Amino acid sequence: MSQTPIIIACDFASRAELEIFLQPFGSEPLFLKIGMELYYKEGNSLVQELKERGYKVFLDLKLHDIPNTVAQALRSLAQLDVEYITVHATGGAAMLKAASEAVQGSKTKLLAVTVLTSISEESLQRDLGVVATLDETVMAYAKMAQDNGIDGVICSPHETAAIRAQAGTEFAIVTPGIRDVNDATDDQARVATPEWALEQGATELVIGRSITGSKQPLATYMNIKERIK
Ligand SMILES: O=c1ccn([C@@H]2O[C@H](COP(=O)(O)O)[C@@H](O)[C@H]2O)c(=O)[nH]1
Repeated sequence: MSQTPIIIACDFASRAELEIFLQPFGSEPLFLKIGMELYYKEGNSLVQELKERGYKVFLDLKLHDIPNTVAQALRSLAQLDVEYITVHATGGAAMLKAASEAVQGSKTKLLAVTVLTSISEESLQRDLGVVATLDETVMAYAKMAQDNGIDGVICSPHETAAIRAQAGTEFAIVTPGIRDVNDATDDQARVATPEWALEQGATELVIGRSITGSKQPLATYMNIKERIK
């Protein structure tokens, strides 16, 4: 099994589109992130099939509700036996604790989304009314997540070194917002290269459109994989 830290964000509209993307990769062992778009269309059967075919799966559903609702949803989702599921840290301490208790006994690890990588500090403060800085906010959410039994966080590479120093080596830090220098940033506000994210202490890198939107997805994936190994 490959040890690459790359997780491919499979933001496709359907199973058919995903299959077209996967075809050139052959038997390459991949870690696939299935998000809302594909999960809402294809459901559990797609996740189960991908697992049966040997892919590692990260189910990025970003659960955010009252503690009981999130816990019940996770009791159901944990039966899928995926590697990671996401919850929003802004659900609060009680929700995070209920979530971590709900997956006890399964192999699934929970990641708390801190501040979405599409949000800038200006937007956080102006639009969401947060008084603290973006770094302070992400650090506080990461600590709340860890204190309540969550296995790791989603943050940008820019907050990663500080979280690594605060949370220690066992805490997972998974970073989207990964772009090569010449890539379009699209809707992401806080981006960095794969190399820099890993230098900061990221455990895994979520890479979507830089690979899935590439003219040669396999070549792009292999290029990044070689560069960071
Ligand atoms: O803060 C977050 C949390 C999750 N994501 C997800 O990661 C990928 C990124 O895709 P790109 O195409 O590489 O921008 C996408 O599936 C998001 O839902 C995130 O970007 N930021």
